[in-house]
Parts: sequence; C-alpha cells; structure tokens
Amino acid sequence: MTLQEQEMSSSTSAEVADNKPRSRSQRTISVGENNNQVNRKASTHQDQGERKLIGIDGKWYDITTFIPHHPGGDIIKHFIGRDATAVFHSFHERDVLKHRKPVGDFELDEDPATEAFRQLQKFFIENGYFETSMLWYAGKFAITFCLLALSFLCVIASEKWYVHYLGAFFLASFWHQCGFFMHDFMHTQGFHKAKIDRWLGTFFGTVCLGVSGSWWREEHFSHHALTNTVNPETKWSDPQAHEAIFAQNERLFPLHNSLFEYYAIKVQHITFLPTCILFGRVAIILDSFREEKNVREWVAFVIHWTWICLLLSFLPSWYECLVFYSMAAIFEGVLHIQLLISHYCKPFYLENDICTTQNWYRMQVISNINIVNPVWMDWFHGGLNFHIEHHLFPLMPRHNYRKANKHVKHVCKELGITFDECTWSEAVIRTIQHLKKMSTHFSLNPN
Ligand code: HEM
Repeated sequence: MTLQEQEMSSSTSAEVADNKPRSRSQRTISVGENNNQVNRKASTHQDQGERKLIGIDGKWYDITTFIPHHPGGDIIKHFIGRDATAVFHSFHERDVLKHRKPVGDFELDEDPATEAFRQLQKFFIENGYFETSMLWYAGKFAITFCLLALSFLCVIASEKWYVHYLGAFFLASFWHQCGFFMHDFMHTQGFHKAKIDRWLGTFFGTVCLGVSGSWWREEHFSHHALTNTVNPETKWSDPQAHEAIFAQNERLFPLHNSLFEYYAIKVQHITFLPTCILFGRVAIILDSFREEKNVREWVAFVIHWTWICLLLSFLPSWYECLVFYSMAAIFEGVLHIQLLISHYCKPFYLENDICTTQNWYRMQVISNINIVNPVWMDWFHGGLNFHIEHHLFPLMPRHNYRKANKHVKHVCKELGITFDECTWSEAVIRTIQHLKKMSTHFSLNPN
C-alpha cells in the first residue's frame, strides 16, 4: 500500500470514528536550508465542524473543551489541526493522554528527525538525564543568597560610596541568577510537579527578580513552541523575537509600519547593546505587569518592592538610592543580551509551516546557537549556553545539558543538521552584523 493509500484509508477510519465529514491533506514538500534539506510528507487536518483536533503519535485528539483548562496555556491553540507529536513530547513528561480517547488516525511524519529525537529523549529518560539533583540546586541557592547577603552587607556595614555601589553589583548578580531559577522552575525542571515548581517560579521571578513569573511563563512557552516564527496574517510572532525597535529578519518586516519603528530599525545595530543594557530590566518589568491580572503575582511584586525599599533605606541619600538601583539594573542588563543572541541571527519561519512542512525538531536546532565556554562559566549563562539542548528538551534540568550535548550533536550529525555553536563574543558580533544587514534591507513599504 502506498503512503497516499494508507493516508486515505486512515482518513476513512477517522471519519467513521467521529462521524463527521472532513478533508485532510498530505503533501510532499522540500523544506529546510542548505544541508538541512529533507523531503517529507505533512499531515494536517481541516475539521469542518466546530471541533478542534490535535495530532499526536498518529492519533487525532479532540481538545475543544480542554483548551481553556490546558496547564500549558493558550499555545496549544497554535497546533490545532496539525501533527503536534514533536512539540507535545518535548513539553510533557507524564502520560497526559492516558484518559483521552483518540477520534481518528493519521500517517506519522516520515522525517527521520522525529524518530531520531524521540529515541534520544527515551535514552535520556532511561539514563536519568531528566532527574534533578537537589544537591546541585542547594549549592546554587546558597551561592545566590550569599550574593544578596553581600549586597545588604555592602550598604549596611560601610559608609563608603564605592562599597555601596559594589553592593549594586552583588544585587544585579543576585537578580541575574534568580532569572535563571525562574526559568528552570517555570519549566518544571525542579520538582517536575507543576504546582510546586510554579510557586518557586513566582518566588524567584516575581519576589526576587521583580518580573511577573506567570506572564513570563506564558510568553516563554510560546517562544519555545514557535521559536523564530511569524504569522503575517494574524501579525503574531515569537514573543521573544518581536520588539518594536528591532527587525532581525525579513519575515518580521511586515509587522513594523510606523515611522518611529522605521528610524529605530535603521540604527538597530548601534542601539542593540545599549538598549538591552540600559532599558532591558525596566522594559521587561513594565511589559510583564502591564496586563497582569493574577493577584498572586501582584502580591509577590509588592513583596519584591518591600525588600528592595528596605535595602535602599540603608543608603544615606535619595541620590545614592537612584544611582544604586540604576547601576544594579544596568549590570543586570547583560541577561537581556544573553536572552536574545541565541536566536537573533538565525533563520525565521512562517507559523503555518511549523509541524506541517517544517519539522519541529529541525526548526529547533536551526533557530538556536549554543555558546561555547568552559565548564566554570556555565553559571554565567544559567546553563542556557546549551540552548539547542534546552530547546529540544526543555524539561531537562540544566545541570545535565553538558552531558547531553555530545548525544544531541551526534544525532544532528547523523541527520545532517548544522549544529551552530560559537563563543559569547562571536555570537554578539554575529548578532550586530546581522542586525546591520537587516537594517539596510528594511523599508516601510517593501513593494
Ligand atoms: C491533547 C493534548 C494535550 C494534553 C492532554 C495536554 C496536557 C497537559 C498537562 C496535563 C500539562 C501539565 C503537565 C504536568 O502536570 O506534568 C501540560 C503542560 C504543558 N503543555 Fe500540554 N497538553 C496537550 C497538548 C499540548 C500541545 C500540543 C502543546 C504545544 C505547545 C502543549 C504545551 C504544553 C506546555 C508548554 C506545558 C507546560 C510544560 C511545563 O510545565 O514546562 N500541550 N499539558
């Protein structure tokens, strides 16, 4: 039986199963870039009724009433009618489909990347790569809270202004590390229990760092599921990629249409670093609380400002308070550069292609850069120097990425997918050069 015939026969069984007429398409398409070229057939599902179906492991599931209750949030909506096997497995450790009955079948993606990365995930699970070392975290917490204690010590125990400003540096380092803890716990990398991990995520994100953890979680899942992806029809884009003042890919150009954006994008290669450093912290705090409705986040935000005010109250003047806070915010700005350089100069995708013509695992490898650094520098990147490993397996605790790296590289080599890695300074230079190139291409009216 040919694949087309198999598809037709499974289509018939699906129609029998849910008793509704529908059409399904399967296309042979050439996708990818350079050595990442591959031919594959894509399964999509256009349900003609009200029902919303999602494809996982060759089966269609009806998620119509489940969508508002999905613990992973609204991102699930973007995969309606698609074979979401890869993205689904990347985000779920438990068998969350146990109690769900499929309503039909489809032919699984024939791209070898899907099977290869699924096998790799199984290998990682069986060999304990998804297990969290509490001892490792205990050590990290101890060091991080020492940074906070040092910051208090500098402002309380000395009257010298330069010791106070050293305290600002320690405060920034504390925020920087808390940002990574928020990231880990919102990915349930800590206890692998959504409830406990979310509380810890809010503690590190909102109480310690001052950024709404819940807002960040929702945004971050979209960033993960649809990395470097744009939908020009809905004007939607990967939230981490879409900034009013940067257009790092032609696919983002149609999302910018004001004169302000035009002038900002024309100088984006010059403003990129200063903007991240000077305004990164303030921008993310304002963004995260602009539409925040979660009471828990607001309570946590008040607690954040209570301890910040307590710390500032030990300084002798308003002027020193202002300089101290500004310096801490600027030092912490490095985090915002770190968040962007792993993606900004990488290829972009159209949302409609993801999980239809563009294999999700390949897209993850291609849209990421790993930062090469010695093991003792992993703390500085919060383990996210292994960005490719993280995007493929976001539930894996970060202390296992270095171990996982050689296996991921091996699979990429076998599949012929370029594994992009460079040093931090190279990644910064590549990003600036790329922004410059894009700024010269950009025009408000591309036609
Ligand atoms: C029928 C399909 C699905 C079901 C039943 C389902 C169910 C769940 C459940 C129960 C959780 C909580 C996990 C836990 O407590 O261990 C979860 C988390 C999540 N789901 Fe789904 N899900 C489905 C499909 C999807 C799809 C297609 C996506 C695609 C993006 C997705 C993205 C997520 C994310 C991002 C999380 C949070 C993961 C984390 O905590 O790090 N889910 N889902």
